[in-house]
Amino acid sequence: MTEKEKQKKGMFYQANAPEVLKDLYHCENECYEINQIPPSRREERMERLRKLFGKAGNGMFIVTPFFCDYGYNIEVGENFFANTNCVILDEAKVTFGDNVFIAPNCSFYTAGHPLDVEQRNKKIEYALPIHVGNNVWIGGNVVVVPGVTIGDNTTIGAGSVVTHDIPSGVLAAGNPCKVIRKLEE
Ligand SMILES: CC(=O)SCCNC(=O)CCNC(=O)[C@H](O)C(C)(C)COP(=O)(O)OP(=O)(O)OC[C@H]1O[C@@H](n2cnc3c(N)ncnc32)[C@H](O)[C@@H]1OP(=O)(O)O
Repeated sequence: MTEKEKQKKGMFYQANAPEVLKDLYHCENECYEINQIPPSRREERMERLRKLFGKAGNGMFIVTPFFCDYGYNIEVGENFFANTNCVILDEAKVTFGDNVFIAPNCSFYTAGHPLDVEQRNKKIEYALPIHVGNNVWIGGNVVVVPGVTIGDNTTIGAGSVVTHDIPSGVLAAGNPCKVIRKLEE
């Protein structure tokens, strides 16, 4: 099995394998160029991001700087808005539903490393998908870790670290992020 195949299956893989680095370097360059496009050429910026992403719905707007690792693993629904400094480490799929609002400095990390020091130092990595539902507002400085799903119609408070799945229709916040109250019955 190739390292890329292992990555797709959520298994441990060599993060420094040439086949893994090739796409990463391509995307790094794309992000660099996109982040140089001035606000007066917003349409051009959005067009470049649309081409980079696996899927991009109508009404997508992303404030730069924006960073991701592959781009093609990101799928975005209608009316997606991400404020400045959004970081998506999309070694696995990261999917957003419709009407998702993301505040500044939010991070979505599908990638992780073993806690075992010897393995980690051999550049072993794994990646688990992240899913964000429809009509979700994510406050500023939120971190979402590998494998998490956030349900529809939910708000995540500023500064949260989302370590477990969060259900639909709730306000959740904190580190670790926990449900504070239901927003709908
Ligand atoms: C695209 C863009 O979004 S750009 C705009 C960027 N803006 C932001 O990021 C702001 C995000 N806003 C927040 O995080 C706010 O705190 C909100 C929206 C979650 C507050 O919602 P409210 O319904 O007003 O909640 P309320 O203030 O009543 O708080 C309820 C409880 O949750 C706690 N709480 C609220 N927000 C947070 C938070 N971010 N982290 C931890 N606890 C929180 C409160 O302290 C309170 O606890 P208590 O009952 O023990 O006092």
